[in-house]
Amino acid sequence: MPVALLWVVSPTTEMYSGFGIADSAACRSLDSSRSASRARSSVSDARPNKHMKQNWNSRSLNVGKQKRADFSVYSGTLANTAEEMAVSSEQKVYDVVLRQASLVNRQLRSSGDLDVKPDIVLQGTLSLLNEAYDRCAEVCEEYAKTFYLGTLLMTPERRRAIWAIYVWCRRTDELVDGPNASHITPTALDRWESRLEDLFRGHPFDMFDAALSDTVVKFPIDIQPFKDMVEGMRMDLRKSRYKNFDELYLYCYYVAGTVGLMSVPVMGIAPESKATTESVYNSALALGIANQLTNILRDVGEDSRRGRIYLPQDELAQAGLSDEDIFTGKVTDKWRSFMMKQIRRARMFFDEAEKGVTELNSASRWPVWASLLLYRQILDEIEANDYDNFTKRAYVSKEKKLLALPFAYVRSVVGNSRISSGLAKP
Ligand SMILES: CC(C)=CCC/C(C)=C/CC/C(C)=C/CC/C(C)=C/[C@@H]1[C@@H](COP(=O)(O)OP(=O)(O)O)[C@]1(C)CC/C=C(\C)CC/C=C(\C)CCC=C(C)C
Ligand SMILES: [Mn+2]
Repeated sequence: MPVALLWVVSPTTEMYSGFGIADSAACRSLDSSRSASRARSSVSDARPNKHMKQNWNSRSLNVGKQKRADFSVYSGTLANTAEEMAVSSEQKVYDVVLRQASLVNRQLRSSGDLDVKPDIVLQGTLSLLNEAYDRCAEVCEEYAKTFYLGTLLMTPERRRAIWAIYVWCRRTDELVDGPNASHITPTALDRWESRLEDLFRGHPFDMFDAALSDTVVKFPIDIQPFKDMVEGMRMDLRKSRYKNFDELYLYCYYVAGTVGLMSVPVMGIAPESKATTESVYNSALALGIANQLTNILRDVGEDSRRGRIYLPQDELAQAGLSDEDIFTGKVTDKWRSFMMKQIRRARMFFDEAEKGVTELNSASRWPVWASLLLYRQILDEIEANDYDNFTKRAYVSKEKKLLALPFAYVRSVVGNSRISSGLAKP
C-alpha cells in the first residue's frame, strides 16, 4: 500500500501534519469564496417515480403512499428514529436520489453539458493543484489499474475529478479496513467528516483533499453522499450482522451507492439523453449496490474470519442456515441454493444499472461499462467455483479483464442495443 495512504488511518491529528506535501497554507489559499458561489437549486417534490416500482425485497411497496421526504434529515446523515424506521431503506435512499438529481438538474441540462468552471487560482497554487491531481492519479493507478485505464478516455477535467473522488473514497475505506483499523473510533470518523466539511468549504487539509476541494467547486457535487459514506463506515464499526435485506441495503447505499451519486455530476448526462436525471441517478445507485453485494458474496469466508456476516440473517434462517454454518464454511446444497438467490438479486441491480449507462456522456461510458462487466463477472466466477466462497476468492483473470475492455468500449459507442459478448447475461 502506498505510504501516502497509510498516514491517514491514524486517529491522531498529529499524524495529519506529517504528510509531506501538505502545505496547508498553500492549500488554504485556494479560493474558498468559490465554494460559496456554487449554485444550489432548490429541492424538488419527492414525487413517486417509476423507478421505485422495483422492490428488491419483493415486498409490495405502496409507492402512492410514499412518505414525503423530510429534507431536514439531509443536513446530517439519514435519520433513524422510530418514525423513520417505518420507512424502508429503499425509500429513504430514493429520497436522497431525488434530492441529488434535483440539485444537479439545472447544471447538467442547462448547456447540454457540464458547465466546468475555469481555474481562477494563482500560478503557484495551480501547479500545486496539478501535482495533487497527479498524486491522485498515481494512487488510482496503483489500486485500480483497469479502472484507471478506463478513465483515460474521459476528458482531462473529468478524469482528474474522478481520481480525486476515488482517492477520498479509498482513504475513507482504509480508515476501517486498513492496517490501523483497530485504532479507529467513531471520534476519528467524526474528525474525518469535519475535514470533509472543511474541504467543501475550500479549506483542504492536505494535497488529496485539495484535489477534491477543487473538484467540488468545478462540478455540481453535493456533500451528502460523502457524509453518507462516512456514516457507512460508522455502521461498519458498530455492526457485524444485518437482520434483513432492508438493513443491508442501507449499508450498501452508504458505502457504495454513494459512489454512484458522487460520480454522475462529473460524468455528465448525454445532451441527447431523454432519460430523467432521477432515473440516471437511480442506475448509478444500483451500480454501487450491485458492486457491493458482489463484494459481500465474494468475501463471505474472509469476512467471517473477521467475525462479520453481511448476509441477511432472516434469509439465512429461511434457508436453514446459521452463523455457525458460515463459520464452518461447508458448501452444501442449502448453501448453493441460498447463494443462487443472492446472486440473482445482485444481477437485478446490475440490470438496473445498465439502463443508465447509455444515458451518460459518451466519453464517460467506457469506464462505467468496464467496471460493470468486470464486477458482474465476479458473480459468474462464484458460480464457477461451485459457490465455494469460504475458501476460494472469486476473481476475474487478467485475460478475461482484457477481453472485457473492448466489449465495454463497443457497448459504450453503440448505445442501447445489446451485444452478445458472452459477458453480459441476457
Ligand atoms: C448511470 C450509471 C450507471 C453511472 C455510473 C455510476 C458509477 C460510476 C458508479 C460507481 C459504482 C462503484 C464503482 C461503486 C464502488 C462500490 C464499492 C466496491 C465500494 C467499496 C466499499 C467498501 O467495501 P468493502 O470494504 O467490503 O470492500 P473492499 O474489500 O475494501 O474492496 C468500497 C471499498 C468503498 C470505497 C469505494 C471506492 C474506493 C471506489 C470509488 C470509485 C470511484 C470514485 C470511481 C467510480 C467510477 C467508475 C467509472 C467506476
Ligand atoms: Mn474495504
